[in-house]
Amino acid sequence: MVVTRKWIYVKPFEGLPKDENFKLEEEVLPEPADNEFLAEAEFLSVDPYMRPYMASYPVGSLMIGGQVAKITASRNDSFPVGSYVFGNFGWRTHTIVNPDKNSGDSKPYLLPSFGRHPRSLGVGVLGMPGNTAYFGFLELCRPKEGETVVVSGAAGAVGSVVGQIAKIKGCRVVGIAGSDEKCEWLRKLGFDATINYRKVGQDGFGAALKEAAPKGVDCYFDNVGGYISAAVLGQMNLYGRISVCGTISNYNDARVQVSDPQREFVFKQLCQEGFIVTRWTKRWMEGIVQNLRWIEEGKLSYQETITEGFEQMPKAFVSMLTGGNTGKAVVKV
Ligand SMILES: NC(=O)C1=CN([C@@H]2O[C@H](COP(=O)(O)OP(=O)(O)OC[C@H]3O[C@@H](n4cnc5c(N)ncnc54)[C@H](OP(=O)(O)O)[C@@H]3O)[C@@H](O)[C@H]2O)C=CC1
Ligand SMILES: CCCCC/C=C/C=O
Repeated sequence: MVVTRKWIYVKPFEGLPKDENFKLEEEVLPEPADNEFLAEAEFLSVDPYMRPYMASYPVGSLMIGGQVAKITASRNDSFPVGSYVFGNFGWRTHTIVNPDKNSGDSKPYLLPSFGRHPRSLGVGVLGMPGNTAYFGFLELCRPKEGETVVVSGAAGAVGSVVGQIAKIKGCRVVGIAGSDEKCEWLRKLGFDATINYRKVGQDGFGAALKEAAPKGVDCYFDNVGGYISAAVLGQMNLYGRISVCGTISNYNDARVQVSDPQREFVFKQLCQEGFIVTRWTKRWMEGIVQNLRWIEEGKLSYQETITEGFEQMPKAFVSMLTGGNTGKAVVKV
């Protein structure tokens, strides 16, 4: 008999998530039926999107999310016992999966070999966040050698990869992050300049950016929105490109008012586009293979902030939302 533990969303989020929003429950699972397999979670992801996305789920729903899991029983030849999968199974330790019943974007897939690198990268640089960086930056910013690229949320799972890809493409890269330690790590990764936005504050941000990007900004990869993005928009160059990936500065708060940016779009002929990474589902493995190749070539580094224990999922989630992670926030069961 297999008993799964699972985190249920029991109260709508208001502001930063709190203990009262979550409840840990247990459920006895049946044996896998024909075509099904049993997946035992090894690493679970905590990601910013879970905060806004849960607003469209009713209370009583399982918390959503991806995981790397081991197949421990199977009646599906394509998913043999002993292999590892990535799946959007939610915050649960064990899952009975029928891969054919998961639709399009959410289909589980066998984890490719990462060589000497840990399987946890399957929820990080070699999974959804890495692909967000790879496709969201290259396809929408279309960087050219010598251009200045600014990345907000730069020391996180997505931003740290975007900045390194920008360096691979020969750009000057400015990273914006929330602590001196994070900024130091970014400079070790090769970022040319960094801004600790918490230290310079909203009033000092424009001047700090001018110093870090004296030739203006050609590409902006936006993970945060709010006043940081308003200030970057004001320093864009002619024909600049802006890839809007996320707006974490307002996931827990009411939306902030920023001044009307439209003028910049007209007179600098800017191009801004938002995206959801699943747009590139058909090219998913291309992103993973290329990021792994860059890791193997020593051009792409990663860091993970690993929290031990499935019971710590809510804590790890809140910690990530408030800047407790450097690189990818992961929970190890
Ligand atoms: N469009 C898409 O398909 C996808 C979008 N995303 C988005 O990308 C962004 C980054 O995600 P991910 O890399 O997984 O997360 P991160 O690993 O970057 O973790 C979140 C980070 O956000 C920063 N942060 C929190 N509050 C603020 C704030 N008020 N202002 C600025 N920064 C803040 C914190 O770093 P710090 O210490 O620097 O403040 C924190 O560590 C998010 O907006 C997310 O929603 C992610 C995946 C897919
Ligand atoms: C299946 C996960 C998709 C995540 C998209 C994220 C959007 C914003 O954070």
